[in-house]
Amino acid sequence: MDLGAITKYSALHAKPNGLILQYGTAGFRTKAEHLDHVMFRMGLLAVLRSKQTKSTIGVMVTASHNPEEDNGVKLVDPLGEMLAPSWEEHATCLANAEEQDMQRVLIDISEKEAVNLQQDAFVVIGRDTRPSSEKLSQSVIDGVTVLGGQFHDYGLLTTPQLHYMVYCRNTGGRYGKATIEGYYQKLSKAFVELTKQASCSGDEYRSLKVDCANGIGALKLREMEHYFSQGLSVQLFNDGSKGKLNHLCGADFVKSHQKPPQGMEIKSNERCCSFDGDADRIVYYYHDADGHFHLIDGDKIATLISSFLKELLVEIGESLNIGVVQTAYANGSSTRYLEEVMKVPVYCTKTGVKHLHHKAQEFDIGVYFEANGHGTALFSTAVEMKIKQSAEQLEDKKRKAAKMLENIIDLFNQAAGDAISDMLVIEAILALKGLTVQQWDALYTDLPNRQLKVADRRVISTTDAERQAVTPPGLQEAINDLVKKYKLSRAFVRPSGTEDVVRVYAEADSQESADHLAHEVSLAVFQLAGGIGERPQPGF
Ligand SMILES: CC(=O)N[C@H]1[C@@H](OP(=O)(O)O)O[C@H](CO)[C@@H](O)[C@@H]1O
Ligand SMILES: [Mg+2]
Repeated sequence: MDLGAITKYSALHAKPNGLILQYGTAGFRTKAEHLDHVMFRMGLLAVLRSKQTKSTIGVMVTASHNPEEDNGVKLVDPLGEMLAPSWEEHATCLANAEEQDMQRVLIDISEKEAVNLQQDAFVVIGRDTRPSSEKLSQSVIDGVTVLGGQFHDYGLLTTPQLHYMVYCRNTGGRYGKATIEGYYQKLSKAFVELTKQASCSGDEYRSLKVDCANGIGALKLREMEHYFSQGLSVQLFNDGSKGKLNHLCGADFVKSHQKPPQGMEIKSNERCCSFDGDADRIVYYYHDADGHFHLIDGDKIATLISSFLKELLVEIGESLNIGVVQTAYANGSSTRYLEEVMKVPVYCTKTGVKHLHHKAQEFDIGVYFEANGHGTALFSTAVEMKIKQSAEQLEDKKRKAAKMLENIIDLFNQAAGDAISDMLVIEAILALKGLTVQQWDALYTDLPNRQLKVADRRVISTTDAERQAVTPPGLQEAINDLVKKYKLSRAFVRPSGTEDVVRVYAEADSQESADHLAHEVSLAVFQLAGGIGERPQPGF
């Protein structure tokens, strides 16, 4: 380690005095102008992690659904997964070290993690379309270079595409080719094969309206659309040509406001979907004949996918264990439907895809989705091999189902939740099952729900996959009493990992009740958590 060079270059990416940041649910996120030093230092850290794991490490520059002025960075571990928790702590230490302590912190991390500094390092970098992203990714490159690491800058990529690249590079190409072409070809081939098997009946030419949140998803979907145009025609909205990133559009806006994005004309019963700013989340929606808006969120996506996979397994005659992983935000109706009607085991983890991903790895087939539309399905290596064999050996009908499953496996991005891949999976399933968006929506009816934000997140701690508040004292009892006042109700609070707020969630038998309950819980938080910030007002 050339400590002299590190000190010299670090001074060119100086940390603003007194700024403390935390590697949160999805890496570092804050105003872009405060992030130059973090980017440089994450370049350094990626090199250390690469040396330690003897693998390629990814660095993604994005702040996903946050406003355009924000930015962020996260590291991607060897199998395309989120960074290991012990390294998240190193990331926080390194990002917050004062200039004079940088050398010591780097040496500390290297010693603690037994990093062989002679080992080669390779880092791949991707970025979203924010105006600040190009310069910030150059700061990552500066950090990588000064520690002697090699790098490949993919430039503009969706977050899941970068996860895919890392996974491909560390599995000797078995997962796919680590190029943007390779990604498009792998997914499109699987999709076209699948849709060929759908029984077409004249008007079956499928089209879909896609709100791209004015983000990277628009660029990449446009590049990709001609690869799969045989099976699906997409019409892009909020493609970044005029609007601001994530402003009044995108998956986060649609899910949290429970209304359609601006800039998209929706005719009744048309199938529409929204990506978020870095294209790792997707939600679907439509207007019914009476003009009512219907949201189809991550829970219903997980239900569609797991029921389809289960049906295929029955046809093939394989009894593999399927599990669905959700968070506390999953609508109560979805959990009930999965457990009681579909008879699929459901597990609840803390918020943040890394928690869901790890739980899903415990099954032969693990389907995980956050209610906001971030998720995918994971297949164990043994399952993949078994299905490949079945697709060659079984007799006709079973072989067809095994072939379908083989293609579906290829169509999922098993490194991370991926809006483009999930969209193609959903479109393929709807086509194969001959389902309309309304029929899909009718699987179960969501319980009305409401999410609110209040201060002060520092005093809130939780347990039981964030469903019970431990501190401040008395808060959980207060929530329990409030919940008892409403039918089919549930409520919980947790500190956000990406914003400086406490998130409040409530559901009940009517929208009015869910709104009241959410407001009352907000007031309880406000009173018991020190009365910081504005007193929550009723009305939304
Ligand atoms: C309620 C909600 O949607 N929370 C989101 C949000 O996390 P918070 O910790 O709630 O701020 O951002 C995360 C990263 O994108 C995402 O994984 C998570 O689901
Ligand atoms: Mg995102």
